[in-house]
Amino acid sequence: MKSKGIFITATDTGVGKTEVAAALAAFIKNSRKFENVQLWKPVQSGVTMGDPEADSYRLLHGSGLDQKEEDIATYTFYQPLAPWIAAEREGKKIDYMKLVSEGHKRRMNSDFLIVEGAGGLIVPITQDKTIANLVTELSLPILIVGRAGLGTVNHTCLTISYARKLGLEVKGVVLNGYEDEADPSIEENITMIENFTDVPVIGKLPWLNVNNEEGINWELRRKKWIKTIHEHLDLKSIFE
Ligand SMILES: Nc1ncnc2c1ncn2[C@@H]1O[C@H](COP(=O)(O)OP(=O)(O)OP(=O)(O)O)[C@@H](O)[C@H]1O
Ligand SMILES: C[C@H](N)[C@@H](CCCCCC(=O)O)NC(=O)O
Ligand SMILES: [Mg+2]
Repeated sequence: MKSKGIFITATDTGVGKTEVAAALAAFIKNSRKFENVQLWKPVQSGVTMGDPEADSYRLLHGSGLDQKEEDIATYTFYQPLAPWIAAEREGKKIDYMKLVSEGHKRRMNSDFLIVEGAGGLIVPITQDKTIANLVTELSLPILIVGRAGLGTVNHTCLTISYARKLGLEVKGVVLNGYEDEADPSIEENITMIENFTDVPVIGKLPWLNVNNEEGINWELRRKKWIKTIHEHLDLKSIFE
């Protein structure tokens, strides 16, 4: 039987998918809701494997899951470009169908699979396939990470509109990274997004001061994220 799971996409690159994916995995592991939680980043670019900046590294340590970093990311390309072009520039091609069958296999071999895209939905994996196409093939519902502040209404509504055009199931939106608890614009953004899309904003996440100069204390970081997820996100719909 296929596992439950979620595909984490965003309104842009650098919005917080890796933070949210790792934190969600840590939260689920901690809650023991599902026995075998797994993370997958089909393609990462702009990094090398083992680089502390790499999504594969941050997903591994941010979640505390019992996976190998090499198992978390299938393709890794050095140039900070969309996967299709990052691969081309290394003289390589991404085997899209390999990703599709790997995704199905990963769903069979886990109880809850969290997949992180690269950038947003219309980011090319090959000349004719995008992240959105991969989501469709895997039949996973999506969670959209958007920025918390000004500009997010347009980006989030456009992403939802495209997802719906493709028939994707949109479970919710997370608005990430607000700095001022009292900033009224965040609540107004939630009202506007829900009004125009009928997709629930399942929560907003503060900017956490979790990186320091002496290096990251991953255990402490995970604890902080688990508490933050518990306090700020309503995850019911994600687990249904
Ligand atoms: N709520 C937060 N608190 C503190 N730091 C955050 C938060 N959200 C994101 N960041 C930081 O912002 C940067 C960008 O976030 P992240 O790497 O998660 O984005 P992304 O959507 O995964 O990008 P990509 O498209 O490259 O995968 C990272 O340095 C991350 O640690
Ligand atoms: C290099 C980035 N960090 C990201 C790829 C982002 C591509 C964005 C393309 C675009 O929308 O213009 N790679 C990744 O998530 O692994
Ligand atoms: Mg990322």
